[in-house]
Amino acid sequence: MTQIARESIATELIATEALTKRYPNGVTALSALTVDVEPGIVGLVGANGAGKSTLIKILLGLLPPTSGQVRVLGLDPVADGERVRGRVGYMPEHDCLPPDLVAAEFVTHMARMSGLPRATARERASEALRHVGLYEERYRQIGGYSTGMKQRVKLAQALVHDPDLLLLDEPTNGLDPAGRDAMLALVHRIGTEFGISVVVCSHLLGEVERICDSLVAIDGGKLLRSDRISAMTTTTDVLAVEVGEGTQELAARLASLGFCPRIEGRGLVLPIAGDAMYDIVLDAIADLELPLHRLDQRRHRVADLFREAANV
Ligand SMILES: Nc1ncnc2c1ncn2[C@@H]1O[C@H](COP(=O)(O)OP(=O)(O)OP(=O)(O)O)[C@@H](O)[C@H]1O
Repeated sequence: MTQIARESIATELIATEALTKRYPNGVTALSALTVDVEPGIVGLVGANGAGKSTLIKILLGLLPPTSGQVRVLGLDPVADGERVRGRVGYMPEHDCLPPDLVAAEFVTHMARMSGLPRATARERASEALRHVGLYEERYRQIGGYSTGMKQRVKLAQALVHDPDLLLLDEPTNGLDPAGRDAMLALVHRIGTEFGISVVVCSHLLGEVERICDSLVAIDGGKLLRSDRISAMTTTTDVLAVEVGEGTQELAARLASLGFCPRIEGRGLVLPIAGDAMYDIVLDAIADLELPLHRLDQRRHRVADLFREAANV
C-alpha cells in the first residue's frame, strides 16, 4: 500500500468495546476490555497471564471473543478475518521456524501464502530480509542462525506482504542486551520510516518506553491504563544533580542552605523550590569546586508510575 493510502487509514488502529474472552475451562482471559488505540508504535504490556496473547489472537481473527466488539484498521476480525490478516503482519513469540529451510525460501513461502504471485513473492522476500539486515545471509539454513537472526526472520515474514499493522509478540525474547538494542532499533525504524503501525507485546516496560508512542497496559484481562508515553513521562518537581566527586559534601552544603537533598544512586535529588534554586545549586557546586556532570529536572519513568499505582 502507498504512503498516501496509509495516511488515509482511519485514525483508529484498534478499538475494542467491552471485549470479553472466557475459555471453556472457565478462565476469563479478557474482561470487558474497552480501549481505542491510535496509529503509531504501541506497547502492549502486562504480566504473564494478563491476556496479551488472547487479545492478539482475537485481533488476528484467529479466536472469537465471547462477547463485546473489536475492530482492527476499521475491520471486524470476527466477520472479516481473512481481510484483517491480509493487512496485518504477525510475529509470534515462540520459535516456529523450519530449521532445514533457507531464510529466502521460507519468507518467499510466507509471501506466497498471503497470495502474492511467485516472482513478486521472491522479490518481496529479498526486500524484507534486507530490511531486517539478513540479505547477505538469506541463503543459509535457518537452523544454523543465532537467536537474534531467527527473530529477524520472524520479523521479515511478518513484513513480507507489506502490512499496515505489525503485531510483534515479545520480539526481544531470548536476546542478549546488544541483540535487544538492535531489535528495538529495527522495530522503531520500521514504525517511523516505513509508516507501519506496530503493536509490541512485552512484559518489559523499559523497552516499551524507549521505542513506543503509546502504551496499553492490561492486568488480569482488564485495562490498567492506555495513554501516550509523553503524557506519562511528564516532568516532576524534582531536580537531579550529579557531580563527579564530593556528593556528600554538596548534600551537606545544600542542606545548610535550607534544601532537602537526598542521595540517590550516583547523585542527589531535591524538591524544586522556586526558579532561583538552579543558580543557588550551581553556585554551591562552583564554590566547592566540584565537577558538575548533570543538573536537570527529572522526568517520570513509566515504570515509576506503575510502581506508584501498585503502592496506593
Ligand atoms: N486455550 C486456552 N484455554 C484455557 N485457558 C487459556 C487458554 N489460553 C490462555 N488461557 C488462560 O488465559 C489467561 C490469559 O492468557 P494469555 O496467554 O492471553 O496471557 P498473556 O498475557 O499472553 O501471558 P503470557 O505472556 O504468559 O503469554 C491465562 O490465565 C491463561 O492461563
